[in-house]
Amino acid sequence: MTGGCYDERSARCASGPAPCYTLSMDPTGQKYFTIIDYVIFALLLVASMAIGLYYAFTGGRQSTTQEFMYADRSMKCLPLSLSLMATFQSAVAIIGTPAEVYANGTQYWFIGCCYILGLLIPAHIFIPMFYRLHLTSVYQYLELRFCKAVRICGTVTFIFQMVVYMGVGIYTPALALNAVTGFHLWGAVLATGLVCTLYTALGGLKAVVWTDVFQTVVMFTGQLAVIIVGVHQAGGLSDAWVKVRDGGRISGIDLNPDPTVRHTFWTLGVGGVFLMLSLYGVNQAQVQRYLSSRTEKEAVMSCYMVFPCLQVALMLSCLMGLVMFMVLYFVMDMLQNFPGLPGLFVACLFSASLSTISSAFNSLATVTMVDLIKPHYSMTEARATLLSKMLALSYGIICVAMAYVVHLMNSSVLQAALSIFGMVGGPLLGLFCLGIFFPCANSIGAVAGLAAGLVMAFWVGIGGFLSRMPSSVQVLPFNSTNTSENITVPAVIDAARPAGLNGLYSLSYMWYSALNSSTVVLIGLIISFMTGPTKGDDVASGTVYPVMRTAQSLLHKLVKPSACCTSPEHTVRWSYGFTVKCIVALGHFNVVKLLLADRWS
Ligand SMILES: CC(C)(CO)[C@@H](O)C(=O)NCCC(=O)O
Ligand code: NA
Repeated sequence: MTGGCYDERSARCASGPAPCYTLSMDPTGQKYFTIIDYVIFALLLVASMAIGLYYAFTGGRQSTTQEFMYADRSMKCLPLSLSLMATFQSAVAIIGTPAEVYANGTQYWFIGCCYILGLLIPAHIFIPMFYRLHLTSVYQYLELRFCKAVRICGTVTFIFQMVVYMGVGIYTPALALNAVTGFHLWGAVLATGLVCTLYTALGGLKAVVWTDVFQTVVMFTGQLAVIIVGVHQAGGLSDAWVKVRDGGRISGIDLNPDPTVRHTFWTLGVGGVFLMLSLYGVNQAQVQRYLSSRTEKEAVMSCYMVFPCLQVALMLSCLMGLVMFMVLYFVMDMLQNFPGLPGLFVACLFSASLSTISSAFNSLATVTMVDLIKPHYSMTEARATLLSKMLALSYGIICVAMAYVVHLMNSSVLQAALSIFGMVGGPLLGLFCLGIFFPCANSIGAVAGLAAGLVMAFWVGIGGFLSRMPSSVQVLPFNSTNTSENITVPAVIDAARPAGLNGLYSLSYMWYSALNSSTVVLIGLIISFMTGPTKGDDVASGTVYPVMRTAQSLLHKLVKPSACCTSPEHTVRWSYGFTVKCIVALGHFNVVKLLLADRWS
């Protein structure tokens, strides 16, 4: 079922506006899973649980909130960077990215370009500011800069975002397991929800980070195994290359400035920066990791090291899209002659998702405690820690409930997850940017701006969703527990040039974060000026970023290069400079690679 389908696929793609087409399959499942596969899968759950128990009974035994939420602020940069990457890399990306690349070619790979600014800006603006303010949660910043009400609005928005996202994260691998083994869907959701809740509630952030490290290894191993076997089945590297090239899967850089085209260099590389900022700059799950590191420098370094990790993750999922036909079933068909490999791949999917929902549980428990409960009720440390653990458990239950809501929805999981980030994370990013870059913004402006951003997000997001309804695009058969359903593969979305409101509705979902965060800043500033802008001296120190001063000193440094010296500051600056150069070089590599691919095809 390989070669012929490639041709069919590309023929359909080339024919332009086409609704999705279906392929009938016989995924009775059971044939894929042997006893070894079940053992591998069970080992993943047992090992994750064991790591949780280890941190429950060592160190401070999770008896303080400092340890439970911030790992005693003792983390080193390597585990942190793997954990930072794992947080927003779930089974959604593992299945969704290859499906996207398979269906629409490697254009999506250009999202790798947005990782450069998307990580440099957090590393040099957000992390130093948050770290020096000794925050207990990132939303405490909003109270320092504005007032308590803004903090609560921010917290509630974050809770909403993560709860919806968790549902997608837990549902995806369970449905995959159900599809390939016939394993009960809700049994899988409950089992993973339970294991994850337990190790998160017992082991705190240390367990979450170290399980993330372990799960990342399983995730990469599973993907690599699939790619190696896939290339082998295709007859080796050069045959595989010819197949994907002739199948039209290799896309050159698309510089079309039209913001309604789903994936171009601009939507992915520039729109994606705002997505990255909302995730890696101001999302509590990530800021919690920066704050848990031993030193500020180590926090910055961990952010830098996310860059190569994310590039590897992106490369693996894109390569997987190139070597496979219909992600899930193809993988299983391909691997069934290798006992243990289907199990490893399913373990890979669950690893990806466990590392995501554990981060969600822990960050949700943290903000509920630190931002919503602690400021209003005084309690002993022991009580606060117990309550935090109970909160982690409660979010576990909510997560399973959300999985059911996702079960009722019916859309591409990757696009759904990235849209949630843009629609809810975008306004949050705008709120933080308003506070950090605009000293004149006041609290009324902040609340009004956030509200306007959310209204804009849901207006455009839901409008876009509804206007695309007729040619509904679906990436995986994720609408039913019935595994003998037909499988739909996404077709290129294309329509006549939309006008008026429809133009707004057809905005690429990759721009959601940029649009919604800009709306917050714009409306926030207008309302601030109408209600009396904050005066420079009234802003709490350390809560605004001195844009002008930094630009001036940067310019100064460029004009007058410093004489060679070997002070510690110099060494630090030099190593930062070197890392920046490496990152930029890797970014260029990303572009060059695909430019060349264009030339060859
Ligand atoms: C969010 C990025 C772009 C970067 O972390 C990527 O990991 C991704 O596409 N995530 C999709 C959502 C998910 O995997 O749950
Ligand atoms: Na993950």
